[in-house]
Amino acid sequence: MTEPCNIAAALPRLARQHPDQVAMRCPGARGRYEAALTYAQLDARSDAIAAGLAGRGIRRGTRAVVMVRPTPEFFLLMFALFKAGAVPVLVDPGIDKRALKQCLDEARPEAFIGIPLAMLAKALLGWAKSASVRITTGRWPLLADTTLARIEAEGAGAGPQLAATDGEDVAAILFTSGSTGVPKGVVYRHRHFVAQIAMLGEAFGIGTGGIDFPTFPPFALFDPALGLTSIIPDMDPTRPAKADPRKLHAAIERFGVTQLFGSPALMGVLAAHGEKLPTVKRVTSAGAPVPPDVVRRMLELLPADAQLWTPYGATECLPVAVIEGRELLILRARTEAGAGTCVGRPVAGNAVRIIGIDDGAIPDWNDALQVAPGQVGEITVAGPSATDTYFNRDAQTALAKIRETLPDGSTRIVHRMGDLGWFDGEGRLWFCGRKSQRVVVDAQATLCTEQVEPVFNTHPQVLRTALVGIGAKGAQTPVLVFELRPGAQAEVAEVADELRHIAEGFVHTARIERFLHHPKPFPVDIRHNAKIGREKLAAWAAAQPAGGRA
Ligand SMILES: Nc1ncnc2c1ncn2[C@@H]1O[C@H](COP(=O)(O)OP(=O)(O)OP(=O)(O)O)[C@@H](O)[C@H]1O
Repeated sequence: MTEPCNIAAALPRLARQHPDQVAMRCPGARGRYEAALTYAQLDARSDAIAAGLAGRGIRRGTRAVVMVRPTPEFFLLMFALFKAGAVPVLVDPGIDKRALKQCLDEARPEAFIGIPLAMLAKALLGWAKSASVRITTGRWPLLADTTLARIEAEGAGAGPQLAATDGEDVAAILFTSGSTGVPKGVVYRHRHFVAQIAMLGEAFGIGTGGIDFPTFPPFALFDPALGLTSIIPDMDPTRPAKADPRKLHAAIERFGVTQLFGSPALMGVLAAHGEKLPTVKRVTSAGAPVPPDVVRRMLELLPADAQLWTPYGATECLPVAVIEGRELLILRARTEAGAGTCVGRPVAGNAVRIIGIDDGAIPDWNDALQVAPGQVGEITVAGPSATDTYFNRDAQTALAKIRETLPDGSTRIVHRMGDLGWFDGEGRLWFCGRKSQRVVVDAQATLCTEQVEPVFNTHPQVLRTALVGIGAKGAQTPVLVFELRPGAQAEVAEVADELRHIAEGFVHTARIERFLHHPKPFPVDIRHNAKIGREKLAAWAAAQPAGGRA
């Protein structure tokens, strides 16, 4: 019998093959890792929950907001929803409260499943009023119709559950992190997840039996489909920059972790801590460029045969391209001379093409949209994991999707990444920054953040820099905002002068007119703590008195 196209379809198969293999271990309230779920338990219990949910009307196509921390309940529930063919809706809990309400309302969920705090917030703040079924993971059904434990009991003994989902069926709605505006709900179909797992498995050579340490919880959902054991880190997943490296190391050592995923901020934490990671064979980091010093340090901490990958992608389309840390370091000098950050070669199955920069919608693909080889433009992707729409956001969908008619008459969707980049002669893609964050000085000069900032990040006293534009696009004043390393001894005015001197060394950076010291750490995104909030910094820079040298 062929399996339905469903991310949960691998689970019953793996449960049959390796019933006693641990699927996941969670740290629990005191970080003791008492709770473990085997593949057999994850499969049987998610069956029971799926059957219980069906009894409450949550079945194929039902949208259900899930606000549960990465505990066993979260994974059981997610797999139950996938098995039921229901559509979990996930929003980053760390986002601004108004944006959160907007996302939850926009998703028009029929069910709301949350921890007691989320149930309270729902009641107080009027979240997701459309949800007629309310389930809590708490012990008592406070502000809810029932508890998850009761749902599981109601479905006990119902046997295997797996909806006959089609690849086109909606599998989940995952909101972007909203680093450049209000988060958008990305519609994932089952075929997107299935393709993503195959692409990740192949790109990184992931085989069954590895021990994974996913510091970004939704990624842990891929582990059971890849036959891995997940060790859920003892940290606040919304604050990777604040994770305690000793706790991370303790778990990595205790369970013999072989691979880990973390944002560049988490890499920074591990690199600064400086303890070897002898069991780890594969590290992946995405969300923003990983600073070269962090890549170098991480490679020193890993065994000689380990690999450090920085996949490039977005909520809408992942993975797009990949590069390994050693190649990245070889290309460092080019990054520091203004080429951008190399994100590697496209993953098999993706057609990655660069089109001319345009802020408007492009309804139909046309080969003439492409720029000449080697030129910077917007990165587009057509491929099995490129999603085709945002939920309930037609305007955003129109701005991000292009319909392409292929020679055989069939059509496909081309996703616009909203990122700028170019291809080198060896087929490697270079990331130059977000399209919306480019600085357009005049008709001749457009500056890309990722081609400017690394040039200045070479200054020994500087931790980070951000290129921002003041004024209307087309007549913007380019400003370089800089953050000093903690404990830096330098005079701010002196550093600004030195940055000005560096700027004169390159044609593109010579256009920068002002260098401003930002006295506090830069604002960063809530998901990865790594993307610089350049919109906020631009507003801050515009409010600084002109004429000051720094
Ligand atoms: N390896 C990488 N190197 C550089 N930048 C990366 C890498 N991986 C991802 N990115 C950046 O992260 C973006 C995707 O981020 P994500 O999907 O988390 O949400 P977001 O795009 O920040 O949210 P929003 O669209 O709401 O602003 C990519 O478009 C790219 O700009």
